[in-house]
Amino acid sequence: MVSHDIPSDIVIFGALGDLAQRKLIPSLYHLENAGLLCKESRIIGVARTDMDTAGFREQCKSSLATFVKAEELDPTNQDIFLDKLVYSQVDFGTTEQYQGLKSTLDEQLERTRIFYFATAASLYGIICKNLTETGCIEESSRVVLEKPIGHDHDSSNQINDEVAKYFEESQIYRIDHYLGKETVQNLIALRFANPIFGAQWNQNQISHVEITVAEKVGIEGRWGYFDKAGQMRDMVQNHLLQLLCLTAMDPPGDLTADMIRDEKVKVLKLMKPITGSMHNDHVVRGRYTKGMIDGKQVPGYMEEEGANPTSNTETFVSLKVEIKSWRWAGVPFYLRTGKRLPEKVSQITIHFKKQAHYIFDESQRHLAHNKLIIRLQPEEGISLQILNKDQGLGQGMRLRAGPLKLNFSETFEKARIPDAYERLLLEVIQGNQYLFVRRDEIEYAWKWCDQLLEHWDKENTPPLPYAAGSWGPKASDLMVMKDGRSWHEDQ
Ligand SMILES: NC(=O)C1=CN([C@@H]2O[C@H](COP(=O)(O)OP(=O)(O)OC[C@H]3O[C@@H](n4cnc5c(N)ncnc54)[C@H](OP(=O)(O)O)[C@@H]3O)[C@@H](O)[C@H]2O)C=CC1
Ligand SMILES: O=C1O[C@H](COP(=O)(O)O)[C@@H](O)[C@H](O)[C@H]1O
Repeated sequence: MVSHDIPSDIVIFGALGDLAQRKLIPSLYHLENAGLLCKESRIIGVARTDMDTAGFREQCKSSLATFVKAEELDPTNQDIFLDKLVYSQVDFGTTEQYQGLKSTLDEQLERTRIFYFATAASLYGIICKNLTETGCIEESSRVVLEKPIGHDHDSSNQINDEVAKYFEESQIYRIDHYLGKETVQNLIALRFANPIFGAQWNQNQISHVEITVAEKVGIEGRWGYFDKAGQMRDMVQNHLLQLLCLTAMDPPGDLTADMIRDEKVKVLKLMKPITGSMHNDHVVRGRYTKGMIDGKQVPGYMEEEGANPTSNTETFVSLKVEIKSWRWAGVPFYLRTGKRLPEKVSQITIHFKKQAHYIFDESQRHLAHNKLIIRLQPEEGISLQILNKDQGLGQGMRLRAGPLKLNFSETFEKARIPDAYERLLLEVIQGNQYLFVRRDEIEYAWKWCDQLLEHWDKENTPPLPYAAGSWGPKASDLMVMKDGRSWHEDQ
């Protein structure tokens, strides 16, 4: 069944919060605008603020005006969408307050109930309990959990245990919004639909892999959240490890959720822990100091509003990850992510091995390897760096590296690239779990990160400084230089 035939009640817990207003409501509008929401579906906003449905519709209308491009805001579809919105005031911790929500849900019985928890993970357990006690959950219901689920393996287990008392794993959709990005999914198509790449995807042909997720923004007034998390928990434990898994996994038997997730789990299990002396050359932890972004002076992390002078939190991590498998023996995965870097860019670069039998001018030997660059954002696309003969007379056989390029927006002109949340919401409505994270993935990811986090806690040393607007501490460059490599420069 396609999504516009599936009537659902999408209940957003935390409907007045930043995530709901900035991402979820606009994404649901885009689904409506694309004809992908069923006529009968409703979006039920739940929060503790005293408000009625008319007020909620006003609030959402104003968020659409802010977060949807004017040319994408169709007045007719916007009205149809706003008519689907209903508000229910509930204090999540108070069972009796769920009665209103229950009555709203019971007005329409023949539909899938989707409970989206866009609120703190510490509330997930109590919301599930109250939904159950008031009879809101049905066998066909689904629950969507936002990240972060816990701050380490044990706390994440606790939250997952709470939710598991009320929902089966097949009903649980754990969000990692990177899995909803167009190019991330294209990685699956690229690897498994093109034999030309599939056959090369191993230690025989690949020398190393680089995953960079760089942000220009700082912590955007989120000191309270970010200082407890740091870049390792905020970005590595989830987004970067997911990208690593999709890049490194073996071909799944088919495209079903569990086949894909089984392969991702295998990668997580095979990641070598970073222990002992490996801490010296496999990991760099940094924190931005003041610097320049887009020609403007920005404060350092410790000068941000609300800063705690004793903080040891990192805003940058780079890692050299080894995977203990035949496919990846001797092929390091270099991961790098940070705030206040010079550009917003997320990309995976596959560095192929150099030509073994080399017949060209020695001075050009450094050019002699192919790179496949998979750009997730901005300007989603794929390019393969190949070597050509430089054009013209009198040059001799000079080589020149140039890209074979596929830019999604230029090649597939008409297609609008949807926001990750649009795709993920659509998949929940359709009941497809393949873009969501299974419980064991989270557990293995946390286990791998915990060993590093515990080491940092024990050491209690401040992260290395880097100026805002630079590519992180010098030690990050040195880490790859020691292996005779450098980070891919054409960011
Ligand atoms: N913001 C973002 O970009 C992202 C957020 N997340 C995660 O999503 C979740 C929500 O984040 P965010 O939207 O930023 O948070 P906000 O603080 O902006 O919003 C929280 C929402 O939860 C509601 N709420 C909180 N406590 C209660 C309660 N006891 N009873 C009823 N309602 C309650 C608030 O209601 P009211 O408004 O009525 O007070 C509000 O609508 C968090 O887990 C966050 O980590 C994940 C990725 C990105
Ligand atoms: O989950 C998070 O992701 C954003 C970056 O997401 P992107 O889609 O803009 O690349 C990050 O800023 C935030 O700190 C983190 O919680």
